[in-house]
Amino acid sequence: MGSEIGNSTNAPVASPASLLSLRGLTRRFGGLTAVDDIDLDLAKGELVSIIGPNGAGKTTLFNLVTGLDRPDGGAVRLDGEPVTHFSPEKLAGHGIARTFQLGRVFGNLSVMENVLIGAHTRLRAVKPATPLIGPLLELGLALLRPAAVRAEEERLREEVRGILARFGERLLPRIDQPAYSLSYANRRRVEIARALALKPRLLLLDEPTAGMNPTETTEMQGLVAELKAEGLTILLIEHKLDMVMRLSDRVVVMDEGKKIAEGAGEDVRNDAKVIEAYLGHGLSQRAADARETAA
Ligand SMILES: Nc1ncnc2c1ncn2[C@@H]1O[C@H](COP(=O)(O)OP(=O)(O)OP(=O)(O)O)[C@@H](O)[C@H]1O
Repeated sequence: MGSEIGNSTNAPVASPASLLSLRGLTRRFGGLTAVDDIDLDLAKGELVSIIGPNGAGKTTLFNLVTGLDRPDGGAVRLDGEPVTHFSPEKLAGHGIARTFQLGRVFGNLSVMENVLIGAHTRLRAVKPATPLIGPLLELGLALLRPAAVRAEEERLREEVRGILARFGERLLPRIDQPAYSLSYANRRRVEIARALALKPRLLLLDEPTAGMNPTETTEMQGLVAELKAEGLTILLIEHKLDMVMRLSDRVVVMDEGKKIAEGAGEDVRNDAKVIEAYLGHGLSQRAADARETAA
């Protein structure tokens, strides 16, 4: 377990105010423990960043929280409810949304369609109240109630336009263009828009500014700051430490699967173990920046 910097509480059980609570989360790949006994609490409205050298286990941790991978040990709770082995779809239904390090959009779908996918978990008119009845009834309802479905879809399209407006003129003018025709940065924005369309309670952002230039990075930082100001709870993986320092309520440092430090940004930045972990992996901030610029 990592040291707590400027924070003496490290409770063994989930605090009642936690939206997300991880206890002893562990994932092994053969002889490698990619995530090693991680405890983490995220209070509602908090923005916590996870930093650490390449291969530290950050993305694997995200995969465990979002159901893309199954832990070998430990527990995940969302708002006090155990959700450890839930599927990604079920977790999305519970309000967990994420973006991916390398960006994942459907190239042949338009910007609008890509973002609508995020809203799908919230469709009411075509969704039966009991999940047991499943997709067949969903289809039946869609056929029987086209007016309600159309009305709901139009409402969602309006919502999507509102979400896209958050990105200024980056996406709105391209709303009907296929995602494959977009720039890399715009594809990443579409992915974030899709995550927002889910109206998440918890948003996990995996290197949202990877491959972005300084102007684009500043814009993305502004958007994340806005989301935080609106009360969204955010878990952020980011290599750009300046951004991490500006945005985070708390920073967690991972190295070789373990949490090696946790606390306020500046304290963590100056922590001897953290400096050693970065230098030990040959990854100074300058090297990280160079990597991002080159991406
Ligand atoms: N599916 C897998 N099978 C085997 N090993 C894996 C798998 N996924 C991740 N790993 C290994 O687990 C370790 C942690 O990887 P992970 O991608 O979580 O690190 P990271 O901190 O996100 O790194 P980066 O900053 O480079 O994205 C690495 O050594 C990686 O090679």
